[in-house]
Amino acid sequence: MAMDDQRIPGPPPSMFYMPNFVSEDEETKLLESIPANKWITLSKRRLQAIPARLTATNTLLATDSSLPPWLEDPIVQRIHATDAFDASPHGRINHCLINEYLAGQGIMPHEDGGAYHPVVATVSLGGSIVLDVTTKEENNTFLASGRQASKWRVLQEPRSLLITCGAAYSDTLHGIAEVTEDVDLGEGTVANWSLLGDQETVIAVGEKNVRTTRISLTFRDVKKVSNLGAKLFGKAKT
Ligand SMILES: O=C(O)CCC(=O)C(=O)O
Ligand SMILES: [Fe+2]
Repeated sequence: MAMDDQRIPGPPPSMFYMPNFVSEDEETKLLESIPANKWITLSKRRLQAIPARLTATNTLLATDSSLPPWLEDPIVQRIHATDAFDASPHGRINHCLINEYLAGQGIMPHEDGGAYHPVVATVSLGGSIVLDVTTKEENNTFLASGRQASKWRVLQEPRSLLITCGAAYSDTLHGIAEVTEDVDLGEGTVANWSLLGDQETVIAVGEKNVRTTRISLTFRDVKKVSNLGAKLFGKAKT
């Protein structure tokens, strides 16, 4: 699957946006499959990691190199078909972080850092949300409204895929404002406007997005993996 046509104009040229990456049926099944009892609640959102959170040394302890079937098929397989992970250390995704944001919740500007191969694939489910992307120098600039000056705004629609790699991964910060509405959304303000699946709805409601619960699945290749099975039971002698 070629992603060249999905390149977002504006940010460092290594962010790609694809609307309708999963179908509505797939979205429903995915939302139903997220384990209900594994959430870790933070003050501004809740999250869970599959198969596990990284250790203090950024190591993934895993018994299996693949993710659970409900994530492998269709999502992981479909992301692999974009070639985005071809050059990663394991040549595949081995980790999924799930974040849930209620209306008004967000995440502080940050970078994902060195624990991962520098490619992240994000699938959005539920409501739409604006991801603010800034260069590292720009990060501490605030507008008179108190909102973070954002160099690029990426509108993530439900069922969309966003791939961030290259300079966009290494030279920018990303965050989500803690607002109940994303306002002033249009051709001049949304970096991926031309790639959206449904511009009409945004225009129809007054160039804004009223936040509802949004769940993101972020897929990565964790560089350091320790095979828990081999450690516990002894490496098979071959
Ligand atoms: O929810 C998102 O789209 C962003 C999540 C994020 O930045 C992260 O988990 O590192
Ligand atoms: Fe992040």
